Amino acid sequence: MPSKLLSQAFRSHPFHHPHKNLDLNSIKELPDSHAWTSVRDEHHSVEGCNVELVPIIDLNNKNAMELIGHASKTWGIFQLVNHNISKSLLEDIELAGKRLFSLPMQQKFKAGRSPDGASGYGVARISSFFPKLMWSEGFTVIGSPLEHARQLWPQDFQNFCDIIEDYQKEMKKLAGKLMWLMLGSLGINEEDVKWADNKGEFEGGCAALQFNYYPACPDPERAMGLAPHTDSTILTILHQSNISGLQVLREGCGWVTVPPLPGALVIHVGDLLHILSNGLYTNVRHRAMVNRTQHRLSLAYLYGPPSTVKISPLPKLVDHFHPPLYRPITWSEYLGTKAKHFDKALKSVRLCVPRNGFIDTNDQNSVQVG
Ligand SMILES: C=C1C[C@]23C[C@@]1(O)CC[C@H]2[C@@]12CCC[C@@](C)(C(=O)O1)[C@H]2[C@@H]3C(=O)O
Ligand SMILES: O=C(O)CCC(=O)C(=O)O
Ligand SMILES: [Fe+2]
Repeated sequence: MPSKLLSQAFRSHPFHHPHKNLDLNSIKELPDSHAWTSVRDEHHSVEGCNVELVPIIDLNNKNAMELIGHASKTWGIFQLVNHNISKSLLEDIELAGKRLFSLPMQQKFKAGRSPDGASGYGVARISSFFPKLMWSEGFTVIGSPLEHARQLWPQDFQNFCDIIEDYQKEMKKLAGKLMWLMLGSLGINEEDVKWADNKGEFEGGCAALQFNYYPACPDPERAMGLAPHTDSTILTILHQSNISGLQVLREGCGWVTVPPLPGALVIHVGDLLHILSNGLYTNVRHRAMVNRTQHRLSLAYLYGPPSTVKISPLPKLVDHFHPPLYRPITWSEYLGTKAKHFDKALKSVRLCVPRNGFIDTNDQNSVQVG
């Protein structure tokens, strides 16, 4: 049932798919509808910043908790190795995604996301906030993919469903473990978070699986794969395969590429963990670029709390000097707010401006105070 609630988060903000029949795979010249003017000039990389590397953390390291906490504060993102997700599962799910996107357009649209729905095939929901379209296709799974898989492969849907189920199971375990390491590093334990058990595999826990596909692009300098955004999650586990494209916005540095590291998974801090941590952890702003010769596939596991639980700054992190920065909000409500306000969603739930000051990664005009 909780996944149903998550699927209903967009009811009051339907989204209509633009350019239903445009197949990016067969276009030889970038259409005006997809030509972004300032893709590369916005937030130029700063001299000396190219030495900055997104942290790489070994889950087997005895100091993993501290390292993860530090990376979550300073970057809001890190690459995770020795995560224990098997290579064959990662290969299988990547293949399943490639098989999906290589289907004919009319077949993919049979599993099209409905305007007020959350799952199925379509362009990124955030498309409606930008004047130009993105050079990508997406497929979102919430709960079981059975209904959509049947539409995609009427004779042969079971294999896809089995792989998704295995992947969701493994991701849920890893996400729970990571959440506790992230919270543990702030001194938070099970007694402090009533809705989660010690594995973070809470009853009614929610997640979405997002396949992103970026076809090779005739004019990558002027195209955008996935526009800058933060994820509305506790955390996101991204499998970005072996083609580069992911970039993160680093304060004072501009856009920094997250190079694919064989076998590594990329972990993002999302908006809800930023809220839970009362602003201590950085909800990382990121985007995906495209390239001229290679198709790129990425797969995001978007992990959140049970969709009806109110999320607010954890009491242990709040005191006279650190007042709560955000009002309580459920994941489902937050997704609705994001569908309405996009980059301003976090600001719309903010109670006060922090004394010591942090940068709201979504707020282009934010000024540090204190
Ligand atoms: C749970 C969710 C987060 C997400 C919206 C969704 O309902 C499922 C897709 C997710 C995704 C993936 C690509 C980027 C993003 C901003 C988008 O448009 O769809 C995220 C959404 C989010 O984190 O807000
Ligand atoms: O494709 C990527 O590297 C990024 C995908 C992403 O940001 C997302 O799915 O939320
Ligand atoms: Fe993202």
